[in-house]
Amino acid sequence: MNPYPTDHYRSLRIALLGAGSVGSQVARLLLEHRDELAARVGAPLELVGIGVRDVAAKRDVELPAELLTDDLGTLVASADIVVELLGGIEPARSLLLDALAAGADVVTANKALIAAHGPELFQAAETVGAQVNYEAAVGGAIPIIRPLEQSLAGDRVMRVMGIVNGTTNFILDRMHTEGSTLEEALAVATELGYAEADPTADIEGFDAASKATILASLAFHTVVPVEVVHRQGITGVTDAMVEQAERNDRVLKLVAICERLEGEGGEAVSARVHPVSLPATHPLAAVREAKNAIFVTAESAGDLMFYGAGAGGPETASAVLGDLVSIARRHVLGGPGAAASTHADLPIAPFGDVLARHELALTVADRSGVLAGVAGLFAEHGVSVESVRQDPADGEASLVLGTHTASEARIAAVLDALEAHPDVERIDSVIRLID
Ligand SMILES: NC(=O)c1ccc[n+]([C@@H]2O[C@H](COP(=O)([O-])OP(=O)(O)OC[C@H]3O[C@@H](n4cnc5c(N)ncnc54)[C@H](O)[C@@H]3O)[C@@H](O)[C@H]2O)c1
Ligand SMILES: N[C@@H](CCO)C(=O)O
Ligand code: NA
Repeated sequence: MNPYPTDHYRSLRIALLGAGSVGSQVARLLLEHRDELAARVGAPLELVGIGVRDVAAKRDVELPAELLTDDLGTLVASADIVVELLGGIEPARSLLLDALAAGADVVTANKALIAAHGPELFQAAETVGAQVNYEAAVGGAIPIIRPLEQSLAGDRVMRVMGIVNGTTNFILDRMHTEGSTLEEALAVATELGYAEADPTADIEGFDAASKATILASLAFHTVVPVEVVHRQGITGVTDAMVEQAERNDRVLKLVAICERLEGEGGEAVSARVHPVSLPATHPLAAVREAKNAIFVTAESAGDLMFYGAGAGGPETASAVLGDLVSIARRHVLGGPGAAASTHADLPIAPFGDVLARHELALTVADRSGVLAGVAGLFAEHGVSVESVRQDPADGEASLVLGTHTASEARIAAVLDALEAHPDVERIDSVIRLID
């Protein structure tokens, strides 16, 4: 007996766009696991073409030459399902809009595109009853889109916090454990296929901000444009900050935080990306190398944690294949897929309303009265100081001040006042503390 009874349904035509770190792995898995995937779907998944820039280019993963084409437009027009793994906005956006207009479904790992043009793509899909799946866009292999979109659809998500960029986590981890420089660690992360084509997207926090947009939009049923995500990358993280964190049994991590805030005007939502200093015992501190972890706090479910490979070719291909099988089954079985919703339409809180504890390292003149003057600036702006440490050295002193919880607006005002203070030689670092 045929163990794969798929004859009753015609093949589904799959067009793959891009054969880089992720695309080449998706192609390999589609071809190697053809029979098993057909059994799961109930129909064969036929890879009809792979869109590349240069069909003659040398590749790490060998792909059948007859499938390669540089005519992506024609390839898209022939497909039931288009898998986009090019990255970037154009031509990915136009190709996917063309695919959707023709009634094809779409799978993508492109968080930059979903963050910037998700609503446009979802609308185009809804118009024709097609689907856009993007599990690989956040947390790579980790299931996080589907849990937010479906598993938690009946709950009220309060907060999502996580390490969502593998490259910067890898870099910070290497800075802590091996004393590597940012540049050295980035070169290794690029070699391992974690970094974006332009790694500025990783180290300046753009990639994490795209992911924060996607997470916040799903969690709060509200379009949270990427432009409103407060973003700070890791280029300002210095060896001294790493050492300072280690002296206090802490670890520096780049995190994305999405949460509901209760402001004067009622409920609002906030999404932001910046480095934080975490106690070494915090669960996120244990997230090493290029791994990702996302904490979700929901009203009824409580705390949930999702952990795993946030980057890497084969790992990310796993999520892409999962999306593909899910969409393909819908073709075979019929029925609409689950879609994201934006009905709540909550206001976006200004970054200044966000509350956090901060640790500031300053170099000040080593004279009597300086500490009192500096402390006075905090009091003047309503920021309460929790701890002070002073290390004298050659006429100047290094001051490390920890604050109680204060709004970002108040901290910004303190920083301005410190900049202008004659006894403050420089502000060496500012880091937000997480308990
Ligand atoms: N690498 C990862 O770990 C990872 C994880 C999650 C999501 N993603 C996302 O997956 C997508 C692909 O990432 P990647 O790491 O495989 O990138 P990559 O740079 O390795 O591969 C992209 C490929 O697309 C090709 N390409 C780009 N524009 C093209 C065009 N106009 N015509 C033909 N080919 C074109 C490039 O030549 C390259 O081979 C991106 O959106 C990325 O953000 C990557
Ligand atoms: N460049 C991304 C790939 C995964 O989205 C990262 O380092 O996390
Ligand atoms: Na994922």
